[in-house]
Amino acid sequence: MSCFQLDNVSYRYDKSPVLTGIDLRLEPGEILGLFGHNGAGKTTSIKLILGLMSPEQGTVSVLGGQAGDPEVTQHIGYLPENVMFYPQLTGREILRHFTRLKGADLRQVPDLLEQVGLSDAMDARTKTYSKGMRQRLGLAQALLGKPRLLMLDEPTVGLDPVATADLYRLLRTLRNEGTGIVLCSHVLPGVEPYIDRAAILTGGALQAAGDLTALRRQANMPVTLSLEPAHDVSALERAIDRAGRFNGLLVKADSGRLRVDVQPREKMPLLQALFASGELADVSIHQPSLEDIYVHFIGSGGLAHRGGKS
Ligand SMILES: Nc1ncnc2c1ncn2[C@@H]1O[C@H](COP(=O)(O)OP(=O)(O)OP(=O)(O)O)[C@@H](O)[C@H]1O
Repeated sequence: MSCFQLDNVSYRYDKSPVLTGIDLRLEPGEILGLFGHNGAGKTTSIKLILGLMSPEQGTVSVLGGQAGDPEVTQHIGYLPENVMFYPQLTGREILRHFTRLKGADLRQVPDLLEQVGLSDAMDARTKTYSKGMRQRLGLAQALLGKPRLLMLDEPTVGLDPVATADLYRLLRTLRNEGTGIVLCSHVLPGVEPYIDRAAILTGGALQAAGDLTALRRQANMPVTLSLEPAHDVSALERAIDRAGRFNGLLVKADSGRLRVDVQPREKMPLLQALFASGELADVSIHQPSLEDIYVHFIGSGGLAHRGGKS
């Protein structure tokens, strides 16, 4: 059973559409990165999955049931983008309060606070918490009752790099235990090793979705080869020229090596020609990163939309 499935979903708050024809699903034991610029529609997608709103068109099914059904909602954990807590209450008191609201077992509270690194601060009032500590308390709240679907909206905002890495490791553990996780973010650095699939939203439409290999194939972006000459750079450059059909390649000399951008389909033929020439001593291959792929799909039009709908 999928954690959620959106089929041809569209939504509008007022006149202009915010989401158009979205098809997206999440399976148990999978981490999906939902990426898009400010105002792309990430939070709106989450709200539809939570059943806080109904789609104008299409269907949203969640954990085999209907979005918004209390039977379904009790198995969802949600960390909103901006977490706010009663400032006079301690972390422990707040988490106990949410535990009662969710009808979950109060005995899990100290463990959860420890899991998010708040065991030393659990009896301090949250008005003394840093932004990162409030974010961790929000995460503990989202983890109450061991949700089968966990949705996190910008979870790394306010976290330092160590806390961010801790969060990603915790998510990986939960994923390995079968939780389906959605990570909404416009912060891409560092996230690539921790997600199984990425979905890229822009202008309310899904531009691309898949694992990194599928996204790379879909983007068909150049691969950068860093070539170490067997003899000297100019001999290697001539060998590239002799390979003839690769004329027009972008070749740059860089610290005694040559950097060459090639289309993915040209990579192996060029390398074979260079190995045969005897002029190539070593090669390293740089695939486009998640950030490169994101920028490719978002494009300059997407960047112009940063900051939301105008
Ligand atoms: N309650 C609302 N009423 C009207 N328009 C809204 C409402 N909430 C969001 N919008 C608009 O819908 C679009 C999508 O917003 P959404 O919050 O889903 O984007 P997002 O991708 O989560 O952005 P961010 O990264 O800035 O949080 C934006 O243009 C936003 O201005």
